Amino acid sequence: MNSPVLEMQQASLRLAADTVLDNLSFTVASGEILGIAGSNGAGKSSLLRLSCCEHSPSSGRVIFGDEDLASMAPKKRARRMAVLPQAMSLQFDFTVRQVVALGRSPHGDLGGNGEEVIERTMDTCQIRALSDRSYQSLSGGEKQRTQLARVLTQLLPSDRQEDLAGQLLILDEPTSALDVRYQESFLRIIRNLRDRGCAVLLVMHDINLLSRCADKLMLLKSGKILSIGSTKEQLNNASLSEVFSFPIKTMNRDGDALPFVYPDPVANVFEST
Ligand SMILES: Nc1ncnc2c1ncn2[C@@H]1O[C@H](COP(=O)(O)OP(=O)(O)OP(=O)(O)O)[C@@H](O)[C@H]1O
Repeated sequence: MNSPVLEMQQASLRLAADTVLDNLSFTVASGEILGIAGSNGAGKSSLLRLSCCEHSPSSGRVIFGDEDLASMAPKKRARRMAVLPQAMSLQFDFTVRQVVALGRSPHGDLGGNGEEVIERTMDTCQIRALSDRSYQSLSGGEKQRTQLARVLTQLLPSDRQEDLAGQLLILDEPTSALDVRYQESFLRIIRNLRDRGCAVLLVMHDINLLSRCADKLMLLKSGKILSIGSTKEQLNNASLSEVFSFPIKTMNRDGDALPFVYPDPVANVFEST
């Protein structure tokens, strides 16, 4: 078992009068991708915000490495943890390259070693041809690839060292705007980071895509962990139907290691009008 990178210990989050997350305990370790699935409003984005200190737990603790996340110096945290939120707006008309370069600011090596990291991540995310374009003028998928390059630029060391143990990448719906080719490219990038020791927390609504890269799946319902375990174990009709409050089926297909997940086509989804 690799060492834990992030650990929640009985963490709860109250916002306004609501308990949005209730008594969560789990770890994500170096070299592990933890996928988080759940219905709209289940608390997935809130869990990610708690994991990156955008929210503080109302009770319980969040440990990053061997420190309490809340008391960690922001710059130290930013060198070891990068976050891709579900949506991001920019106030200024930056070029693509300038947006990617924002990821380097915690390292203070712009104009030096950081420049090579920027070039490398623009290639990885296939946005080199867009580098001088205005970010505001990009398509949805182009913006998403640019933001992925920004977080990779923040996370990667400047010396091309392979070992990313102890680093954490937090991704909220990173493929929502990507076509099938770039979805496949995303899976390859994330698996490669995992194989180099990076820990990844990943929220995606497309459970089939999520399952193809997650080592473990957490099923989250109404702010509580319904179950957490190996992806294969979690892909069963009963657990998935419960987490989505909708009949879900799974189907084994020749050559696929994991079952394909789909909504029961005969379920009556329409209420009478
Ligand atoms: N700042 C806030 N104040 C009060 N309630 C909030 C706040 N932020 C989120 N919530 C509520 O917390 C619950 C969980 O929200 P969250 O965004 O974490 O869900 P989610 O699982 O990411 O949903 P989706 O799949 O729709 O993105 C929702 O009911 C939401 O309305």
